[in-house]
Amino acid sequence: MTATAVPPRPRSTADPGRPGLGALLEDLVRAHRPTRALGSVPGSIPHLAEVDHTRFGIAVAMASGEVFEAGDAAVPFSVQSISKVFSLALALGHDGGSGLWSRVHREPSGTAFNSLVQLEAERGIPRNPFINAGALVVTDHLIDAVGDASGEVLRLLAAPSGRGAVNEDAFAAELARSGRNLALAHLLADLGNLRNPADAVVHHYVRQCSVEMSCADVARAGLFLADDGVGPGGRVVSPAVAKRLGAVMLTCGMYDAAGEFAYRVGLPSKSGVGGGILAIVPGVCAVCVWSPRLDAHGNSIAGAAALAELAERTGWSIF
Ligand SMILES: NC(=O)CC[C@H](N)C(=O)O
Repeated sequence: MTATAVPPRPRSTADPGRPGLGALLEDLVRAHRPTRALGSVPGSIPHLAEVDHTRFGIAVAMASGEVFEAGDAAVPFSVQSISKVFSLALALGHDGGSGLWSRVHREPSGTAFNSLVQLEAERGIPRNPFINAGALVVTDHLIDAVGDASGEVLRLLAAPSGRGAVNEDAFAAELARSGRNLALAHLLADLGNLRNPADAVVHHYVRQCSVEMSCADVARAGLFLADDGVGPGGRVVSPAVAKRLGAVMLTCGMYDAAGEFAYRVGLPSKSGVGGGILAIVPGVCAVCVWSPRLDAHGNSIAGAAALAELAERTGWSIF
């Protein structure tokens, strides 16, 4: 019997190349930079209410090393929940997922990212690592593994660019209004799914959310997710972990709008209430878009629209 070679997994080979991609990003800035303050900004993070609603940046970090940028792609913004991908990558890197996945599920939540009700009903096992309850469990896990969990997340985010820092004022302001995240942490503890003190876990979690970086630097930092676990500075996670991170991003990365976003854009993505979205084109590139005004789910209105057009015009949807 002759062995039949397994055909390679088809990947998107679409790559508009230079100058095509640069011109396309400029088009997206012209088409999607907001002129009116539509939607909202989160009330619990005062710092985010001050950001100019006309901000719009987009950057694409190619696996080949090139980075394309347009609009406000060099302006630092608050990464917020985008940081959850990086803390999950670190936590999985430390135990391969065996211990962590018994403490948090991998299903879309279908409820608000900061819901307490679902956590109570499901006896302290959060639906996924990208809702706040799940991210608190990941942070708790990471504290056990490395101690300075938020410091490690910042190091991973900043590694490719050498840039990125906690905005200390924003951190202090959000920490002072963290009643809901503290409630989630105490409920987790009460239900036996927190090992460290609730306030220490919330401290590290809010600190990693308060990191500020530009679209170009977030795209560089996220490249390992698109390139089998290897980033600009070397291997971050195994190919198997990179694949799983992409799966969780696709199903759970856009809060309870993950289904709609997969339909419109078709890329594993993670958004943050700072208005950023990190999207992955497996084998090709990482994209980061930022515009601060949010829809009712907490996703950037202009960012999601721009990613939909980018996926349409490049053929980069994974489907
Ligand atoms: N979804 C988000 O980006 C939320 C992050 C924010 N720091 C919070 O905990 O509420």
